[in-house]
Amino acid sequence: MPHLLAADRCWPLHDLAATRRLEARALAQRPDLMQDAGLAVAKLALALWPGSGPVWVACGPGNNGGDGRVAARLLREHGVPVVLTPDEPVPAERPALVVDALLGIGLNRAPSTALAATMAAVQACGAPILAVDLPSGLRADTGQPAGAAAVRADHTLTLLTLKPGLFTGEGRAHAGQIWFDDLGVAADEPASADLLGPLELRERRATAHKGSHGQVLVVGGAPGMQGAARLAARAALACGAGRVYLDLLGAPASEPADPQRPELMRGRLGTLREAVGVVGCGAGEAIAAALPELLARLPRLVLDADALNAIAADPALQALLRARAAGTTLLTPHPLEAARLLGRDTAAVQADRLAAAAEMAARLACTVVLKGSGSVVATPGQRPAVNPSGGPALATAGSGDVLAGWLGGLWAQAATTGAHRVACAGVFAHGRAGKASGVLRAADLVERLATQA
Ligand SMILES: NC(=O)C1=CN([C@@H]2O[C@H](COP(=O)(O)OP(=O)(O)OC[C@H]3O[C@@H](n4cnc5c(N)ncnc54)[C@H](OP(=O)(O)O)[C@@H]3O)[C@@H](O)[C@H]2O)[C@@H](O)CC1
Ligand SMILES: Nc1ncnc2c1ncn2[C@@H]1O[C@H](COP(=O)(O)OP(=O)(O)O)[C@@H](O)[C@H]1O
Repeated sequence: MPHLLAADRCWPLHDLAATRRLEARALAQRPDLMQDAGLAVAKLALALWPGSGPVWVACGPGNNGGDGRVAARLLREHGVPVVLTPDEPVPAERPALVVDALLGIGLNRAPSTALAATMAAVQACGAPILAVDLPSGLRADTGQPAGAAAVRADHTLTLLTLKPGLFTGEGRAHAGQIWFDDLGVAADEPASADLLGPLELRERRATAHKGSHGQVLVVGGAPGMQGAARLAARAALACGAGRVYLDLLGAPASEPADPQRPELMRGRLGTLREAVGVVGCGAGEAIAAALPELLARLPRLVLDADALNAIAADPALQALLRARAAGTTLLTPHPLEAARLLGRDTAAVQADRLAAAAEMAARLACTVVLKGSGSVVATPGQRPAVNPSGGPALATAGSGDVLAGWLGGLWAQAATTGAHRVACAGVFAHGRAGKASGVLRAADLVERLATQA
């Protein structure tokens, strides 16, 4: 029976190539696999059917359509009225439910005019949409539409494997609630990526003191942008770092670190050689001059915002970055910052977020969190991860500063942990705290992180 994908654990993701290998092996042993796929679709459709009104099963030319046809037959056997296209005319009245079985993993080009027209009719009919395997028109590996549009489903029942494209790029906006049925086939293929779940790196022993929990130095907050650095510092503090210091660029020594957070201290690199650096939040252009020393001296670094822009613009800084020890540097670009780092435009980054993150990680020899819906964590030599937590409540100024600070705070308390694991733990917790209706102001996000921790 299909089940709703649980968010309390990690899941393996399999790309198209791995899914095809798995499917071929499974079919060799179970040639009637499509009967089970169709049965899974029919069971979920029956559960979603309101009890009256026709179910429109929109079938395509391949096996995705085959799943739909099996489901349609089984639904009819259960007494559910079904309209099956293209064999029958598209229903004139609003159906009770639509099963989108037009295109699945066999999508290999922009939808033809005829299929695009059916996809548009499915979208326009006003009924809840259950997509089979993938919303039609969405690429399984990237989560991007292959043509002008992909179906926006309310539910997706994905079969055999979980595909990366359901969880990043446009995928989360198109898939709706994700259900999974492995059809009883063991996933004997290495995962292409991990779908993240909760991961706790912190431990507070009874004998702990503040020195046990590390130090964070936030460098940023040029005049007019001090809020960004303060949000990062507050997040590091909320995460449990033992001491958090702020180097507010260009501010007089008399300026308090944060008038609303007396726990925060002013500090500078000179005396804080063991701190985790969180560098770049609201830093402006001044950060470029400070970066060589920070890159050379601080043992662990989270680089965000203006630090990333400075690095993108300066090959000498890129060389310093590459020279750092493996596992000690974490970059948190949003898609525009990533585009600058890669020397291409944002659309090219978004077209394949997993590939873009991997390329940045390889070029700069560090861990990269490519932010946005379905953040991607990439590190040379490690399996990438995709984050399913969070949502549009985070699409507001300052939430990225909070992430950078939280990552720094986490790393301060897990000094021997590599950047990849810290990033995985941090982005999941940040997204989980950021799941809300409406908009979550960044300062409130810090408080939610503190209470969920
Ligand atoms: N095998 C099994 O037992 C199982 C299969 N399963 C199910 O099978 C699905 C995969 O089936 P699939 O490989 O047949 O691919 P599918 O998504 O139906 O599309 C291929 C067809 O679409 C066409 N086409 C492609 N792009 C197009 C475009 N842009 N515009 C127009 N046409 C386009 C393409 O045409 P062609 O390129 O050949 O001209 C071909 O006819 C998978 O997602 C899952 O639902 C699972 O349930 C497990 C059990
Ligand atoms: N729609 C969304 N779904 C999930 N996460 C989101 C969404 N929009 C934004 N986020 C997250 O919010 C944060 C925004 O970071 P960023 O763009 O750097 O903001 P800022 O620079 O204003 O702090 C990132 O962690 C990003 O992944």
